[in-house]
Amino acid sequence: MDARDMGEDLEKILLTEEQIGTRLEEMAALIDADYAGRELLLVGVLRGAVMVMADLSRRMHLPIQMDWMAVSSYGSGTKSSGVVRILKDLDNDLTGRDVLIVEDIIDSGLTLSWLVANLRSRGPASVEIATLLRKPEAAKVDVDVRYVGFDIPPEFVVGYGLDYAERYRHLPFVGTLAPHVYGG
Ligand SMILES: O=P(O)(O)OC[C@H]1O[C@H](OP(=O)(O)OP(=O)(O)O)[C@H](O)[C@@H]1O
Ligand SMILES: Nc1nc2[nH]cnc2c(=O)[nH]1
Ligand SMILES: [Mg+2]
Repeated sequence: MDARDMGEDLEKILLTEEQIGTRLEEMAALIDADYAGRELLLVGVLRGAVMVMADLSRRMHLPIQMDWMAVSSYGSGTKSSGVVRILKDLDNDLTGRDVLIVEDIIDSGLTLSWLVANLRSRGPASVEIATLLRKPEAAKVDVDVRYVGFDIPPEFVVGYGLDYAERYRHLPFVGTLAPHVYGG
């Protein structure tokens, strides 16, 4: 799959597959160092974080376990509704665990601020966040993000797990859509 397969839907590529891979390698090394000697529970936020989880975890050397949570605040549009719903809860008990939430993007920060509070209430030893992308809005919300891949401009992006109406998740890069796609 490359940019040409998107026809005229793609406006530009923001991050190439290679740039993403290089940054995930750096993030994995940081996480390995920070949690040395401990066992980490990675919590992926379905569905956007699937690619990041797969590619970040494969670059880590710590003993890890994986669990998944499905929450949704966006529906099929490009604006957060602000209402977070649990569609699938974790299978693991978090008591005493070191938890690292793995996300594709922090935009308004609403999803993560809600999720961190929810997971912290379950008695874990620690809860931190690793996200591939962060938009400027996120800085306004009180969420402490320990690992950030890239700070990006406030544009709606797709690819590498991120969808628009469920399309484009499988693109190996992150790009922006042409305005005609979403009626802009
Ligand atoms: O910081 P926020 O403004 O809350 O937005 C970030 C969240 O929005 C997207 O998920 P979405 O709810 O669209 O579901 P998906 O992961 O299944 O695509 C994205 O994957 C993040 O989880
Ligand atoms: N696809 C996509 N989903 C998001 N959810 C929050 N921000 C974004 C974004 O820029 N793109
Ligand atoms: Mg998501």
